Amino acid sequence: MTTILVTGGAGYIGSHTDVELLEQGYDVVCVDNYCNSSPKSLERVEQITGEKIKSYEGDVRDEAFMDRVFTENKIDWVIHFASLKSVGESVAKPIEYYDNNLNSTIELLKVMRKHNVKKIIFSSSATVYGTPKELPITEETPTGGTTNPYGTTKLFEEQILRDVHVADDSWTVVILRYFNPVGAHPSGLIGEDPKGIPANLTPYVAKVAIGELKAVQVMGDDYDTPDGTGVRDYIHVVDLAKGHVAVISKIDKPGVFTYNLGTGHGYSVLQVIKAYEKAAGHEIPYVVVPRRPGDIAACYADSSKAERELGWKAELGIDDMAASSMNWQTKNPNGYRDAE
Ligand SMILES: NC(=O)c1ccc[n+]([C@@H]2O[C@H](COP(=O)([O-])OP(=O)(O)OC[C@H]3O[C@@H](n4cnc5c(N)ncnc54)[C@H](O)[C@@H]3O)[C@@H](O)[C@H]2O)c1
Ligand SMILES: O=c1ccn([C@@H]2O[C@H](COP(=O)(O)OP(=O)(O)O[C@H]3O[C@H](CO)[C@H](O)[C@H](O)[C@H]3O)[C@@H](O)[C@H]2O)c(=O)[nH]1
Repeated sequence: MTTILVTGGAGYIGSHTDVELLEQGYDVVCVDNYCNSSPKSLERVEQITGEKIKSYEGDVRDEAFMDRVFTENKIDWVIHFASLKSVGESVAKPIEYYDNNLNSTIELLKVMRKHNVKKIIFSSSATVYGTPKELPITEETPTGGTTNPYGTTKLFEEQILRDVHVADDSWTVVILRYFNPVGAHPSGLIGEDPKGIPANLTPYVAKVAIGELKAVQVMGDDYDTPDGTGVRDYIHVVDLAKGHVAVISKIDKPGVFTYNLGTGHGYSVLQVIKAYEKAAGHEIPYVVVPRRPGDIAACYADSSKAERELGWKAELGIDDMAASSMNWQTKNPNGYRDAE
């Protein structure tokens, strides 16, 4: 039996990945301090899969706690999702972001080395490319020039991981650069549950669609894009979760492996609103407001390396993303708080 330690496994992408791992017969051990999630998500994962998750409540930066997790379980792979992830918040709280993200990764690597567990998948982000010099973005597109502390934590963490492999080439380091994860599991039992007013586009649109918020704020319609609004590579969270399973089933040798996980298609803000209107069955009001500082015009991936080497390809399109997101939002208007 292969056992996967999932840090941040109660979060949005973590919970969807737990489902895919359990459905493929892996054992899952979850570590989460629930600073941005609810243990309810793990109960829902068990409900979907009919399988059990061994879960620990604690902070990845807590050495004694993590040592206990590794002592009590024979871990084969680690998937490291645990991180703070809000771009805007990171500008206001750089110390908290550098502390949480860098120290959790460093502590995790120390405990892994101590217990001789040397296979890690790291959640990185398209944000490491800064303002991309070319589109679509390949893994060879230069990184750097990040525009906020969150992005910089991801850039630094990638470098730390590469350095660990330089020092000891028996490590398997897999860096996955996610584009824009959206949508929810088709059951409607797990999904994205942001605290307060959503900072990202799709949870905001979903809340306008159910009448909880008044109108989508389209942040800029004067970009150099077909309709003037920002273009992103939205990827269904279930496809993204499957990417992690593909890594574990395909990569069987040490090295550093970096993959973009996206669909290769860019959609504008107005196209996203249209897809949600179709899913909701009614119009969704929006207003155009000024650009958000730090935003880029367009960003989409070339994910052909993941297809070639992992046999992984995103299958679900923008309509599936919108429909599953609306399904989750309608069934859980207050997220996991409805289940508490
Ligand atoms: N959602 C996105 O748009 C996006 C895009 C690119 C990359 N990522 C990365 O993917 C990963 C997962 O993102 P998500 O959207 O699921 O976020 P999330 O906030 O839903 O999940 C992160 C989880 O980690 C936990 N956590 C944070 N710090 C911790 C710590 N020190 N110890 C223990 N648990 C801790 C949180 O409670 C949460 O459950 C993150 O590393 C994020 O930076 C996310
Ligand atoms: O209320 C909103 C929110 C966003 N947007 C626009 O919608 C697009 C997507 O914005 P998001 O905030 O949803 O996503 P970002 O592309 O800004 O960033 C997200 O994806 C990045 C990777 O591409 C990073 O991982 C980052 O952490 C994550 O928040 C952008 O054009 C933005 O200007 C709006 O018009 N209105």
